[in-house]
Amino acid sequence: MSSAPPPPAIPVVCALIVAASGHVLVAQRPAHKHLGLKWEFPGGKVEPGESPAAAIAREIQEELGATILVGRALPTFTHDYASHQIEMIPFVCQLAAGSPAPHPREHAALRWVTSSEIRLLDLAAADWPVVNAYWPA
Ligand SMILES: Nc1nc2c([nH]c(=O)n2[C@@H]2O[C@H](COP(=O)(O)OP(=O)(O)OP(=O)(O)O)[C@@H](O)[C@H]2O)c(=O)[nH]1
Repeated sequence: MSSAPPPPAIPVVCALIVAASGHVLVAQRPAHKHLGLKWEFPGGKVEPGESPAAAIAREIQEELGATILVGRALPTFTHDYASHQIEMIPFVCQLAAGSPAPHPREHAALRWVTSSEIRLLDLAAADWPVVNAYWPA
């Protein structure tokens, strides 16, 4: 008997929103969600038929009430959590309008960080390759 193939990886977009100072915005997941209280880059799942660039602009508008300019893409990769696999699709972005404010259901807190500060945070496991791609060690 052969086992069923694993479900495909879930495409997830995330934004490294870079300020003029070079600080990057990170957000803390709420306690009740998968990876509760871990820090991550804001973003979320790509909806069917949506391009990754459109998905990240939508997610940031929904989660933070801000409009972004979507810039270059960083390398994509898959990450295996025990319960599911995600395809991470990171973009380097800038704020176009609005001041990011956390949506209470989406994030517990926001923080602007440097490359050394982000390495001290309890990040979601899938975010480390993103950190290392943007700020090579
Ligand atoms: N947004 C985001 N999700 C991440 C990151 N790193 C990471 O492992 N994930 C995982 O990717 C998946 C995306 O989930 P999400 O909860 O942010 O997405 P969403 O808002 O569209 O979904 P939902 O409406 O089902 O809650 C989760 O399994 C989450 O834990 C990251 O940096 N940003």
